[in-house]
Amino acid sequence: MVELAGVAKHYGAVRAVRGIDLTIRRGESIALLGRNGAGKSTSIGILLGLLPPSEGRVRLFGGSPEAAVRSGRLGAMLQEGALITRVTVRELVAFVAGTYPRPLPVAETLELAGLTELAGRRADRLSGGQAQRLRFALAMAGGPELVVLDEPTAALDVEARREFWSAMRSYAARGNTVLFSTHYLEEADENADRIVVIDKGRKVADGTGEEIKRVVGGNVVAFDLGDRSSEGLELLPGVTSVEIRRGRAYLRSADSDATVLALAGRGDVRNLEVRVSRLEDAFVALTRAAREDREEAVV
Ligand SMILES: Nc1ncnc2c1ncn2[C@@H]1O[C@H](COP(=O)(O)OP(=O)(O)OP(=O)(O)O)[C@@H](O)[C@H]1O
Repeated sequence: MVELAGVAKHYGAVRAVRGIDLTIRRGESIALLGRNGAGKSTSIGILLGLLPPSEGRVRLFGGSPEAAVRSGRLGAMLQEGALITRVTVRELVAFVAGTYPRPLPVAETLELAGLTELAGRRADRLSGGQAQRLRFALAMAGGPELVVLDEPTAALDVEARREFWSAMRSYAARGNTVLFSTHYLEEADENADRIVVIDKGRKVADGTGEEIKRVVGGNVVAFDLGDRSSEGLELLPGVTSVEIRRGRAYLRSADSDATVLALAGRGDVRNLEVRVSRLEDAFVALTRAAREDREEAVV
């Protein structure tokens, strides 16, 4: 459905995207995860045909992004984009739907976006979360098979985000394909089948949330070090890395039982805590690896 091959984008000396390969199959929900400035919006702009790549090739449905937009097979929701005022939600959705060759029925679009109750409301009298669902409805109005969303939930509160993702999942559940960017790790984990982590314009991981967590591997064993020395911690059984922050030691361990027993032997058990790796741990480790310009860790 989507194929980016060796895509790069340079703005003068700024290398916003440095050679990204990405294939998306029909029915997948994919999160593009990265910190501010990682290159997510630039990659999305290239994918949508809004920005010409400096290098590489983009194919959507086997053709150009422009052809995909014209056919209505591709819908998009970008970060900026004001809503037309003085019209109702239903009128706006109907107007946009009318510009496509094979639109979704308006009532169906409103239902998918959770806007049925608000159909008669003026578009400029919606809350931030409702307005964002309307933008999503406009992206779906043409009956696209693929929807691309650039940070769709930035600036929404928890409840509005939950409602937004529920609308997105109804759309995906019909066998449609979704690509969204976010810097919320939990959102990526909860709403995507596959997560592509981008850092400094490069893809540093590509896999399910579980696979990405596994890259980092093992559990974290943490305890208060106080003024005791951290010497030798890296040599304890199972330990693969040691980090000390504000008097607390964080040991990544491939065998946390063995690590805890060894720590008990040293008397290092103050406020001991063992926790499984979270996506956040993987994300920090992956982007740190990219920052240190180590080899790409592609899952
Ligand atoms: N038009 C431009 N001219 C020069 N540099 C740009 C331009 N657009 C983006 N950049 C730079 O390219 C890099 C990637 O930006 P991009 O907007 O793609 O990141 P992002 O991952 O979407 O970030 P955010 O999460 O903050 O939206 C950044 O360093 C940014 O400053």
